[in-house]
Amino acid sequence: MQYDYSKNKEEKPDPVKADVKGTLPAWLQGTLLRNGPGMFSVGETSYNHWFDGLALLHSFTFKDGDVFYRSKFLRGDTYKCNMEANRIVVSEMGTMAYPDPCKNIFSKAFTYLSHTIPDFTDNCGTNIIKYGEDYYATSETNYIRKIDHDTLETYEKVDYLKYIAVNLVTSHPHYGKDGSSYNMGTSIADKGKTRYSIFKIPPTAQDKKSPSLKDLEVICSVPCRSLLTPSYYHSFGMTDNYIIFIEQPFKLDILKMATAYFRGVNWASCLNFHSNDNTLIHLIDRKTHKPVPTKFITDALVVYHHVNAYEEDGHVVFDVIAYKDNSLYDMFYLANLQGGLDQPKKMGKLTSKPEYKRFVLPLHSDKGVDVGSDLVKLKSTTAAALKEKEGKLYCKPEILFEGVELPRINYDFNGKKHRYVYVTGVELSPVPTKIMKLDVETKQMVEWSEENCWPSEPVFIPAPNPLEEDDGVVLSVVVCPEPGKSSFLLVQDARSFGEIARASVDTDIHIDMHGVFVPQRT
Ligand SMILES: CC1=C(/C=C/C(C)=C/C=C/C(C)=C/C=O)C(C)(C)CCC1
Ligand SMILES: [Fe+2]
Repeated sequence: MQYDYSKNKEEKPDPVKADVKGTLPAWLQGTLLRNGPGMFSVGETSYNHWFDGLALLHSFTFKDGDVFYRSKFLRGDTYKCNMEANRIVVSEMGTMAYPDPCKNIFSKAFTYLSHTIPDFTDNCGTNIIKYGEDYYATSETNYIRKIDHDTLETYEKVDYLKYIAVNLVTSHPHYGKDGSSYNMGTSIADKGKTRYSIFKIPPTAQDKKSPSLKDLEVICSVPCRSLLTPSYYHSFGMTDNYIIFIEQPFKLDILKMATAYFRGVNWASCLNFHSNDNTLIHLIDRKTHKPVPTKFITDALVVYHHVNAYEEDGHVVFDVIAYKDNSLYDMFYLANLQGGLDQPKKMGKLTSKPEYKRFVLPLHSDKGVDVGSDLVKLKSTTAAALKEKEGKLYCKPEILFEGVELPRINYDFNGKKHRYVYVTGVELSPVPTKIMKLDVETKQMVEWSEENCWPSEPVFIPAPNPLEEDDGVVLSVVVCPEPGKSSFLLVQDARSFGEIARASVDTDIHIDMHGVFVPQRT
């Protein structure tokens, strides 16, 4: 059976009641809010890349034993301009659009600002993030869109640049226990000062009127290793005392970007993987706001998703999903996604499988330690950090699993030593066919799959007053392209990974990217 990645999806703004089989826990009340691309052609024009598609929000609301589904396109300026012109007029990562007649809103588009950075898209289709009490649809540009998590309505466009000099910002922030959010972005506008900035947005003040971004505080700025080629990154790690930032040799070429529009190429062509370079791992002290002076390096890699990070006996341990090259992006060109499971030869292939890697950064001094010795003192891992010279350690990760992506943990364990990770299983094709629960202690895993079913990122929701890390449920959207079979929301007991309920909806559901669970206020 085949899922048509290029097909435009329809929105279902009115709630569709799902058919629930099994028993939902009574405490499971709230909304699973998800985001992903949903429209791939407008009029006669089409996007080239799956990530480019116009953002389609969708949600599953759990209310007193019932589940309701709905979906709605994000009504950003990009969506509106495209609809008005009946063609794609705003460029996305994989598609450069010409010209841009919607001058009233995108007046600055492609006229070079004094710094040669074009105005970016507000088609925020990657994730949903929370700043203060507000939810935003996000991509990786300087624009985010506030949304209503109940109705999926689109509210105002927020420009990070009003608050901090960042042109690119991740869609994977971290959250503190007090409701603070932490995120990071790159400033590429001022070529002499290309830098990465980590910032904090404190919880919403009592007077709820001011937007939470108004209180944004810069925690630390890290200069780029090479001013004209900052690293691309998609997420970062955070422990109680440190931020972990991987400056990988998958780089954005600013000069190429400045001329891309005239050269007729997309932004993605300005991203290059330099396999002969190394990777620099930055550890930023959250108290002093300064990078730790030790230089931690490792081989060239491409990381999109951090899994978790924590401190243990004078070390910082962090887990990531890593690739040996950047073939992941290429695989998601719509031309490479034709085919489907029954025609795998037609599909693009990953030339590097995702690997779950554990890195360990020793915090103790390397003074008096011989060159070549391993400074990692943890018994539980084979990850090493070999002294190269004074203040410089070469990190060798331990590979715990392979063929896994879209990692989620019990977020209460973020920054703490975790044992369980929920992931989708991927081989060398872009189609996730299973979800898994990984046990990083025993290195065992449990799988869930069903014929012709494509599950999305599994989201863990803790039970009230949990006794164990895996006390809760795992929610995954499962798309079934087979005619006559409904797509459904799968509810698993996180402990046993067994199905406890499924909420089937009699309507088309799209494959999505990321999302959050919004608990119902009690
Ligand atoms: C528009 C735009 C970008 C968008 C990137 C996006 C949308 C990335 C999504 C990545 C995902 C979903 C990865 C999953 O693992 C860039 C290249 C940052 C810079 C140029 C403008
Ligand atoms: Fe992501």
